Amino acid sequence: MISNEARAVRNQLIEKGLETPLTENNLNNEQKYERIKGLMAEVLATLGLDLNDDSLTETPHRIAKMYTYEIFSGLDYANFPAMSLIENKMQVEEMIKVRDISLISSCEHHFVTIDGTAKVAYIPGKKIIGLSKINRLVRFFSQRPQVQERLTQQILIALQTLLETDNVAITIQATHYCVKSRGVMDVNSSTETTALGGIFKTNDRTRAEFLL
Ligand SMILES: Nc1nc2c(ncn2[C@@H]2O[C@H](COP(=O)(O)OP(=O)(O)OP(=O)(O)O)[C@@H](O)[C@H]2O)c(=O)[nH]1
Ligand SMILES: [Zn+2]
Repeated sequence: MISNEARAVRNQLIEKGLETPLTENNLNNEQKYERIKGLMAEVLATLGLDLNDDSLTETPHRIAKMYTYEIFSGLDYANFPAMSLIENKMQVEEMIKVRDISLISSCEHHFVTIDGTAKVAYIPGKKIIGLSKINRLVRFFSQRPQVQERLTQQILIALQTLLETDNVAITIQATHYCVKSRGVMDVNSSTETTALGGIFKTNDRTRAEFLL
């Protein structure tokens, strides 16, 4: 079951060309799990690993479970978090900012970890969102194969849709293990991406207050 909120967010992402590239393969989760398990057993065997070893024998199962139900669970809108949105009866007109939201995702180019934090702010119009729901939303879109730029935009569009205001901003600072543990092997660099909507884009003071 996909909630109305999840459907609205998905439609907006598709409309704006920001949905993760997906193709419908008509496999349910159980079928995905079974296929990945079989394919991962082949990968391990191809690497020359002994699948009869008691430490390795369950690895194809573990990876299939992890991909289907854990680190890529955000591909399935049935897992979109329930949102608690309330009316802005308290007439908040100033910025609400949540800092240091933990963010763990996976790089879609190499399938290794992206490890960082997000900062999210909005200026309420008619609606206020339960604070933990912002963290949950960040987590939902992180649990996909990602590039950091798209992840940042997806969170922006999702919050704009749910809060019914353009006045949302997000910044993500993250370390990419595809840069750290392989390839160029730079252990120190991190990447910062920002997506600004509404007044955060047009008003220098608002932008500066957010980036503080
Ligand atoms: N823009 C962007 N690039 C990313 C992200 N995650 C990984 N990359 C980069 O994607 C690029 C893929 O480059 P390729 O040349 O196709 O792959 P590669 O040969 O493995 O590249 P190296 O990492 O340089 O060894 C690399 O430069 C990665 O650092 C991301 O979130 N955003
Ligand atoms: Zn990568």
